[in-house]
Amino acid sequence: MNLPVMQKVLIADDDAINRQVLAELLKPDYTVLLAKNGTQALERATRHAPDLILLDVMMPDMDGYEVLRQLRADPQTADIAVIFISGLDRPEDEANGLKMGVADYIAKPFNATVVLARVALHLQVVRQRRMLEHLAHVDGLTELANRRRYDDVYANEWLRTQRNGRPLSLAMLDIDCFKQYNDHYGHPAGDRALRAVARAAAGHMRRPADLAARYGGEELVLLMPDTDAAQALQVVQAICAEVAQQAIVHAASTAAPLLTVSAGGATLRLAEGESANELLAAVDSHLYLAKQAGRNRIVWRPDPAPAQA
Ligand SMILES: Nc1nc2c(ncn2[C@@H]2O[C@H](COP(=O)(O)OP(=O)(O)OP(=O)(O)O)[C@@H](O)[C@H]2O)c(=O)[nH]1
Repeated sequence: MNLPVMQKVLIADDDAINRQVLAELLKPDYTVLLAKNGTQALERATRHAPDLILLDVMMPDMDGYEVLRQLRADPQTADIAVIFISGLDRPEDEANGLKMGVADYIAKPFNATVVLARVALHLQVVRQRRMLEHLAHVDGLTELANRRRYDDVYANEWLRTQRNGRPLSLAMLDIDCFKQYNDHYGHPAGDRALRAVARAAAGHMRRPADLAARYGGEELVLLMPDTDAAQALQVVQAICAEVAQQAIVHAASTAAPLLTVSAGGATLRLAEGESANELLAAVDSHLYLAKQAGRNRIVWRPDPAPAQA
């Protein structure tokens, strides 16, 4: 998993001296962002997705409570860890902050060593949470997204397509005669072959919104938002070509002497009101047709216009 080397901390405080002291303290270990009021804090939080916000409670235009409320109300910033820094040091102020879901509460005047230790502790928690989230979304064998992750992303992308009217393409890839491969070469070799196919698929998911996931068993699903039929077919052809290039010998296959894949694909019929389930069913039936027709091929709908040279 690629975690950024330096975690990002946003310091939101209307007092320039406080901002400077905290920034100097944190700069050696973290990427530091600064905001001098609540509005800037919200803007920087949305734009830079910091790992932690040190948030002054008492600010003139918008106090820390309101900033926190708005952070939590926006899905993009809702999960950012926040530490309140406040001149209010009554226990009920601290309790209020903690009840609102801040990770910690530091009273002013603060002690530099304690601030550093608390920041380090909470950033460690953030790292661990990210790691767990990552593990919950990834298939252990292929390191592709798992089925759960795919289901979530597909539902969101389908909704997005309804809103923006952009094309959405979906494909399913299935290794040919994989049972025979396992029987002939053994399960560990089967696992290696599956990983090789997954690598080929992942390598061709080049746009940020593209997603290759393990759908189940030896079946992979490729989600390509904002991609029309001709472009998506090209991607799947490139993946199949790469699998062929890897030249994994499959002596027990009825399709070819090498390991091959079959694929079914479709591009959403948005104008006809096709549902997410209907698109998936179409893709599945095209995969079935590809298998029926002899395997080692792609069946796509609609038949895309020949790609531009
Ligand atoms: N090694 C390995 N095999 C798996 C894994 N997941 C599923 N399989 C095997 O994949 C095989 C799928 O068999 P079938 O559904 O009959 O498909 P197939 O033999 O590929 O036949 P066609 O798809 O019709 O070409 C089964 O033998 C499963 O045990 C896995 O993670 N590792």
